[in-house]
Amino acid sequence: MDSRLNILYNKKPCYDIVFSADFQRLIHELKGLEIESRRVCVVTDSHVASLYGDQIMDLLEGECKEKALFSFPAGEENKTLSTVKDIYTFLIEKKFDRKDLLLALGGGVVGDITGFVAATYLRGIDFVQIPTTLLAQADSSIGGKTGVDFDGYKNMVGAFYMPKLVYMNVSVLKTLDGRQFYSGFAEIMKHGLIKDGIFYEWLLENMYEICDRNVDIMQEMVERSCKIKKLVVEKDPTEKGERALLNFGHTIGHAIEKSKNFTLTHGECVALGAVAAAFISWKHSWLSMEEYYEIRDMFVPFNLPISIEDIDPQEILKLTKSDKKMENGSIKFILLKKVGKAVIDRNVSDEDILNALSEIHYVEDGE
Ligand SMILES: O=C(O)C(=O)C[C@@H](O)[C@H](O)[C@H](O)COP(=O)(O)O
Repeated sequence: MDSRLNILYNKKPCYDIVFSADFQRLIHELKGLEIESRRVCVVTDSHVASLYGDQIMDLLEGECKEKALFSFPAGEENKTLSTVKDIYTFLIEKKFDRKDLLLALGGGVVGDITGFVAATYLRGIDFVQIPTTLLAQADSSIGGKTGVDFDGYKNMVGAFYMPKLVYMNVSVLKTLDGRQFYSGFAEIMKHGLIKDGIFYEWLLENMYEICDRNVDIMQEMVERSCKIKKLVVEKDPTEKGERALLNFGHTIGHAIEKSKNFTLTHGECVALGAVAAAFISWKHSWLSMEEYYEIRDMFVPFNLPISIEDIDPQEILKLTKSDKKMENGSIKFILLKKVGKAVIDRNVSDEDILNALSEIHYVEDGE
């Protein structure tokens, strides 16, 4: 069943999220943005282009002034300024002006890059998010964080820039590659852990239906996840304070992502970072041992790692300190006071981090 949610920005209605089980309503929604008088460029990656590129281009036929599709090679390694430059060149060649529109069709990488191009091309043109992965639907397409990685550092260059619409076809998740599906689950679980213990319990209870990808359950899960994110980003759209809670699992997660040269998915790294942060929360006596183990073990049925081989803890510690979350020389670490309530803690020591890294560092017997 189609439903929608409006996101406020500075307390005013800003954009709608439409939840649907197909792409049929997309053109109707885009008509609300007057596409008949605009050029529309679909920005996507090589993988999503082969799955949905033709379908979206067919839907646009005769509905807008002119249509174009730009596709770049899939993968986090292409979330760079070089891809941004290629998109600018394409838009200039196609004579896109400020009244035109970009559609970001794909996962988090496509959404982040397209949003960044939209924020900067001609000092800002409109864009729409059409997220096609669980991670993008439940998390990254909402809240206006856009950007690229720089020199291997995650999301180092970017802008807060709001889409005009987010259109989610939840049924695309049915055929999403398993690793990508589970990667998104890490962010959903994060939402429960930081803000909503009841949602966390619901995820525990519905674990098997989620793994079976029942469309109704997936829609409910994505909608509930988006509602949690809505509450956080509406209060603090540009991360002056509380929005940093959404970084639970990311401080160590981003460091692992970089140290492993982006060979693990973002969600896999967030799961490892979340286990480490939950471990520190237990050591601070905020979580009980049972709660810590329950959180850790909940990642397992979703094929998410809870330990990792071949890491250099000192390197991860160093990378953790070069993440964007440093402020006046201390790390803004996100910990759990209890399940459903996260806090920003600036007193996490190097020793706390190294202990947490040894908890998630898998070392074979005899090594
Ligand atoms: O929207 C946010 O705010 C988030 O922190 C969501 C995160 O899950 C997401 O990965 C985000 O891109 C990380 O933000 P960053 O500022 O740490 O790069």
